[in-house]
Amino acid sequence: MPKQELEEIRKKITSLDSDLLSLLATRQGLTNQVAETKVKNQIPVRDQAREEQLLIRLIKQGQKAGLDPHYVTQLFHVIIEDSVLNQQAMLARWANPGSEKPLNRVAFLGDKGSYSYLATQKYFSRRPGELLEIGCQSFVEIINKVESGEADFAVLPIENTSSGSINEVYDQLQHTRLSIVGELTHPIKHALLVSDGVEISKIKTLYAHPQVFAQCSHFLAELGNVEVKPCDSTSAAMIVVNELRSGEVAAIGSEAGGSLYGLKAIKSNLANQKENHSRFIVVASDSVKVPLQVPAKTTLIMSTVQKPGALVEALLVLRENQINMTKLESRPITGNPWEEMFYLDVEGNIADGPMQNAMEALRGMTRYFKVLGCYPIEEISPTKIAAVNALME
Ligand SMILES: C=C(O[C@@H]1C=C(C(=O)O)C=C[C@H]1O)C(=O)O
Repeated sequence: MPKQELEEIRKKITSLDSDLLSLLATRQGLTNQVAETKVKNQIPVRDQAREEQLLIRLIKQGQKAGLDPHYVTQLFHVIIEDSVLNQQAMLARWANPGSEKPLNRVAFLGDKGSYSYLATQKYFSRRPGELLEIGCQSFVEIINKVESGEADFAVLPIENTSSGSINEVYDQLQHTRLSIVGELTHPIKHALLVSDGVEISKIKTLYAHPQVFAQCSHFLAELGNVEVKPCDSTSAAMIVVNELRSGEVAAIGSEAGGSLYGLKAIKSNLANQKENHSRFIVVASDSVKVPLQVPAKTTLIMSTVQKPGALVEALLVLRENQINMTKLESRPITGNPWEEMFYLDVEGNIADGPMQNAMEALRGMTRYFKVLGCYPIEEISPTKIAAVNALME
């Protein structure tokens, strides 16, 4: 009987999938042991030469077994990324004894379903302790929650690959005494979310966060005569659409978020740019120590003296110390028209010699200088195997 035959094969697949999970868990245990030896012997967490060897061997072995090299590469990129992030998180915990808490109270923008909510879930899934989510309606409220001690952490979006920097967050950082303790990037996949049975041609009103409208401007132009209504967050938009129960309204947000409110995605990939990611920062009352074996990023803010070339001179300090700058942003200083505060992201650990030298020099030549935080770089760029195509031949 065909149905019975199908059941039999599926039973085997189910059992095999369980074995795969057990093997992955065993691999994770071994990579955690590797982390311990790296701490003892002061070895960097990432070893791309080892990753390259491993990938080449697996691609060849996979080919013999009839598996596509790209499939094998993608699969192991995910496995290695997870292993490196886990090791980094372990090392960070050991470098900051006493920082582990049974409960992490985290403030973020919106409610369940917002992109900040999804980013919060992702960041804390790798950290011990239970998560208490504190949804907020504005960036000021989020920062206040941590400053007042009602929350331990805040998760704030800082930039997006389509719409650029989030100025309001940069402006808040000028005034806070909190430190940046972490970062993460999260894919932003905008979908058109509606109640059951609603058709795209019937939509008259669209709810979303203003940043989302900016990121989906091409789609909005295509859609034509639809009224757009800004909301405080993507989850606020989902809540409105869910409550209105109308055949003429839709929200833009993530499919995963929409499903929490019973909304369906009738169109996906709405952003102008295909690669749409947001970078979030995690802030807390106390700064963290980043172990030297973990790649670190430091965020600095400074205002230069008002003379020609002052910013160039400050940047030359970075070059002299061979420090790579990954971002430079400027924002007006409130109350001082035409004066700018510069935000710099640089690769490096504040405990490192060259960073110490650079910071001392910058302190001496700027009007205002502050370290906003030093934190592990969370983005693990996959080790590329230039020879994948050659291996396929
Ligand atoms: C596990 C290790 O750490 C990292 C993770 C790897 C992996 O998951 O296979 C390989 C190399 C390192 O970048 C290791 O060094 O062996």
